[in-house]
Amino acid sequence: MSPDEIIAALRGLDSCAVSDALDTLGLPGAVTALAPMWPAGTVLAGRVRTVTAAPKATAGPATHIATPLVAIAEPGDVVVIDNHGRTDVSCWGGLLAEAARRRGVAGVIVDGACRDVQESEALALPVFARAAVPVSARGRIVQEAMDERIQVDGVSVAAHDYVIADVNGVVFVAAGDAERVVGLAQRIADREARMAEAVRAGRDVQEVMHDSQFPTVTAEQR
Ligand SMILES: O=C([O-])CC(=O)C(=O)O
Ligand SMILES: [Mg+2]
Repeated sequence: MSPDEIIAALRGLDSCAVSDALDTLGLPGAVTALAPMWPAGTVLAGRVRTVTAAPKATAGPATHIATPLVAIAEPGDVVVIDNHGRTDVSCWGGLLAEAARRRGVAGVIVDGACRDVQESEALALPVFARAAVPVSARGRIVQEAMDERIQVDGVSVAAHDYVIADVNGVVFVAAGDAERVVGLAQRIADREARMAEAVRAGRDVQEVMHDSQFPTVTAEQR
């Protein structure tokens, strides 16, 4: 599968099916600390570009966090900012959202806080974070690195990995695992659709969800 095919396939899934596929394969990737900042009602899927944040160490003007990455971002990229879980300062705002939209950025994920949520919503730019706070990044944090490996709520994430995020939360998929994770997630989603159909048809939910029914999808099956 090409990267575009993987992203298209992820858009047809949801974060729960992908989390279940990772569980089945014994792989990390699901994040439990981040939530959508506004109700997009859609599935965000794309290619990860990373920003590593750090406290601003010296006095005087500095390049604003994430602007070097946003300036070179490509359509379909998802900006993922590692501010090490800090929620006392924002690292994403409305001006960044305007610039990101112009570059075709698909969404933003912050291990930390954001602000100007209404401005990202007006631009239909999905933003996932630990919190929204009014406190500016300016003068407080800077971009230490971009497209370096980062940690998001304990999950190791590299540039050009994949991410899927929706109302349930955020799941990362390592680039090298993406094809088998997507294939497995599609089979998991198919099984759930058949289970839902059985419930709709009036079958007892205890029976439908019993471990003996609708055999668990395993990695080996085709
Ligand atoms: O000052 C900041 O933290 C950045 C900001 O609000 C924006 O991008 O609009
Ligand atoms: Mg602002």
